[in-house]
Amino acid sequence: MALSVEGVSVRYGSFEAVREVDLDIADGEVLALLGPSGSGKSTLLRAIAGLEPVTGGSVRWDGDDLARVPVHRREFGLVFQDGQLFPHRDVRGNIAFGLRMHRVPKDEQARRVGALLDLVGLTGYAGRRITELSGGEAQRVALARALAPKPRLLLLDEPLSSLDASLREQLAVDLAELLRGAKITTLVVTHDQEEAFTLADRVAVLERGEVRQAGAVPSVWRGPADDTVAAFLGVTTFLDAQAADGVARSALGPVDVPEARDGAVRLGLRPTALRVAPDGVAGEVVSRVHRREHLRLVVRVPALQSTVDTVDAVAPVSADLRAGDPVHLVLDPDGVAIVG
Ligand SMILES: Nc1ncnc2c1ncn2[C@@H]1O[C@H](COP(=O)(O)OP(=O)(O)OP(=O)(O)O)[C@@H](O)[C@H]1O
Repeated sequence: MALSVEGVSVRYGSFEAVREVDLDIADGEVLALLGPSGSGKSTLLRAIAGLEPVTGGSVRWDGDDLARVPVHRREFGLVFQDGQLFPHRDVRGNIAFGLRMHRVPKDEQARRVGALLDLVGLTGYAGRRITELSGGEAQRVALARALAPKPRLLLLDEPLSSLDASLREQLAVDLAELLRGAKITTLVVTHDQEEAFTLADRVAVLERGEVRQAGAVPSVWRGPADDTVAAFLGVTTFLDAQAADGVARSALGPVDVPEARDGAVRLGLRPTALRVAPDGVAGEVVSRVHRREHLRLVVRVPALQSTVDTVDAVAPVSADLRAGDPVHLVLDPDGVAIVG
């Protein structure tokens, strides 16, 4: 393992913000630390960086305990939400900062700055003032600055959350490609599940300072460990079902779940798991809101009355549905998770 976090706790006075966390990151792997606001993500990242003293446990790199290694000697690159660029230096000056500290020769500095600007999609920006950059450009420069000294671990704390939604989505895709392409070992902190799943090979879900679940992206997405993790990952309806031969049967009909073991299972449905169709389980629209890609509906389903009263569902944006309208719903396996 490149990074091993073993039993790490961090206290602020009597409050334990991080509790006995175990985490590993392999060489070249991207791990996303995901969790609601206040769950301890930034505290854990700061503890790994050496910015926050740990009150228990150890942070190791290739087996070596980093307890006595100060922040600037850990060879970790850091990017925060607001980039924290030096406003009085231009783009070149910002990116070359770490290189100057490492006494890299001038011509080599210039070559690295050029290559890093190409890498983050800002070719030709070297002479720009920081004040003349958009938010997205500034974050790209912050990333280039962090990467310049070739850190062995990149630590990103909500790197995209100060950007607007569409830019954030685009930058997340760019960043994912960059990290994979250059095989940069990375820990990224985010509260945004989509961002985490776009960027990471593995995710660890943190709740009240504890890791509730860690695993490969598809397995966590399809198999959240408990209701809390599932709800955090977008599940809005929980339903008991019986599985046999990869098909789960519930009051909403059968759905393919190849990974389910035979017997009783708990299904977690994201809104996209239930789609309006010509046939299917009957219901009545309670409310609707427009989302970017679909209409999001709350539907009362009489067949479920004994268990859950209403479910979330989706319909095409073009569907002219209103409260009171009758609809039929079918299950889409893509939105279904097996909980627990
Ligand atoms: N310096 C501090 N002193 C005391 N309590 C703190 C300090 N920093 C953070 N906390 C508390 O520790 C808990 C975890 O905070 P942290 O910033 O790690 O959460 P987070 O998951 O990163 O949240 P967010 O997504 O909102 O940034 C919170 O309850 C917070 O109020």
